[in-house]
Amino acid sequence: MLKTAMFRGGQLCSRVFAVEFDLRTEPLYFTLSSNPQVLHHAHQQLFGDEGKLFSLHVHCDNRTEKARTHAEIKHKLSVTLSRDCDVFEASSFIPDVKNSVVKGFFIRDKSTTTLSEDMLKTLQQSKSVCVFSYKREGQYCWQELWSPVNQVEESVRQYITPAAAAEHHPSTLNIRNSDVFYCMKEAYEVLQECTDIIPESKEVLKLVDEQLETSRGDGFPVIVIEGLDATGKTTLTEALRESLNATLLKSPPQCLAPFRQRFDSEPPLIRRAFYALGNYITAAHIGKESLRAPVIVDRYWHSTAAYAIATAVGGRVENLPKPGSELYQWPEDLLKPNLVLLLTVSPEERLRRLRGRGQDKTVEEAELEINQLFRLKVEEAYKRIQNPACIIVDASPSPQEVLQQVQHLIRNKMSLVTRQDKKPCNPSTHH
Ligand SMILES: Nc1ncnc2c1ncn2[C@@H]1O[C@H](COP(=O)(O)OP(=O)(O)OP(=O)(O)O)[C@@H](O)[C@H]1O
Ligand SMILES: Nc1ccn([C@@H]2O[C@H](COP(=O)(O)O)[C@@H](O)[C@H]2O)c(=O)n1
Repeated sequence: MLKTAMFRGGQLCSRVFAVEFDLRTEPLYFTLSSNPQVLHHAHQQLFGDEGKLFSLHVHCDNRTEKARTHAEIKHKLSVTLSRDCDVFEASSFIPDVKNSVVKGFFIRDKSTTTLSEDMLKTLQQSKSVCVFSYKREGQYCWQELWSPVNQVEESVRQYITPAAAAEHHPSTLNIRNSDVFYCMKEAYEVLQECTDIIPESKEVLKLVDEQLETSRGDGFPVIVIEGLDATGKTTLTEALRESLNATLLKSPPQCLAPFRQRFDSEPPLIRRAFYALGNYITAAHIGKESLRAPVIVDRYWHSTAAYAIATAVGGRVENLPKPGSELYQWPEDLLKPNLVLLLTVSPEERLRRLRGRGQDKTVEEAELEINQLFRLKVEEAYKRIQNPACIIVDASPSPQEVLQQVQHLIRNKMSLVTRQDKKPCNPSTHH
């Protein structure tokens, strides 16, 4: 079978290619046609006169292998290619068709070296990588299957044809069960598929199996505190534990701490499945603990989904799945909290707090600092999650004032008595 079979057989023409040329603007979209098409001004910038142009796409049936191959190539491209080489995220997709995205990269090599060709030659030997090259001819540009020795399997010339943006940004098409999981089984299966390559997966699955007995009856209230890093979650959750005589839990739970670094270094599919399973373990703890006292949870599903969506979606906030999208719906089988509070502070105040804390920043935190777009997308995704939606809390005042504000909210929303009232009461008896 031809390596490019997935692009052929009538599918190639219906596919749209998207190149994330400039993250602040829309991707450049194009389709392919057998007739020459004059390029638009924007497309001329990408397919302009300078440099050698290639794209490569990763396609294989095994999703964990595909995700890891994509991540490995991304790493190789970033460490190997010269400075005169631009690498853009690129994808091919069928407009508005879920799970149709094939991820890859677009390379514009203005260097005089053969580094990119050497690397592509090696990559092309893998059956899951497909490389195209692009050639210019006056105002036209065409794509063909690339071969280092000009022995292409099928040298069909397809002209670049500018295309309009689809209704749904391509990066939203594959989110379900690749970045965000909506039932435990889906996340569980991802880790099951990785047990050979990531032995820690077995230990994580064992922990999940051991925890899953609990269901939640008419217990005490469960209050989740969410927010970007350094918005004051730890400070507030500790204070709430004290004042409400509550149990404090976190997601991911402590029992997953030894595995976190390992899964953080994996591509999104595997990393997000790990955090999804963490929520189910925390849910089991909530089920037990909420029979005894109110439960405060530091991060839960809102964090898992908001960070995953914001990372998966390229470019601007407008590219996020639209409000009301099914992608913001709470998983059908995950214990729901009674109240979710989202702490927000201005970007300046957040940076002040991050610096004041003087800790090492994780890669994602560092990214947040430099990447205003990403921060905006995480916050917006938090706000779009439904059932339960979060209540926004201005966390810029002093810790004491934020605590009072939140206690007030909890009292109003939950009829929950605080420690000053001596003992916590079960809100279910007040309903
Ligand atoms: N209301 C507040 N006013 C001023 N400083 C605050 C306030 N709340 C927390 N801080 C300070 O901001 C820093 C970050 O707070 P905290 O660790 O509670 O945030 P966080 O949301 O838990 O962060 P992370 O998610 O990264 O763990 C700490 O140095 C803390 O003392
Ligand atoms: N329920 C959760 C909690 C966290 N994450 C991911 O972890 C990162 C933030 O965690 P901190 O310990 O630094 O607060 C963030 O990148 C999330 O991707 C998650 O997915 N689900």
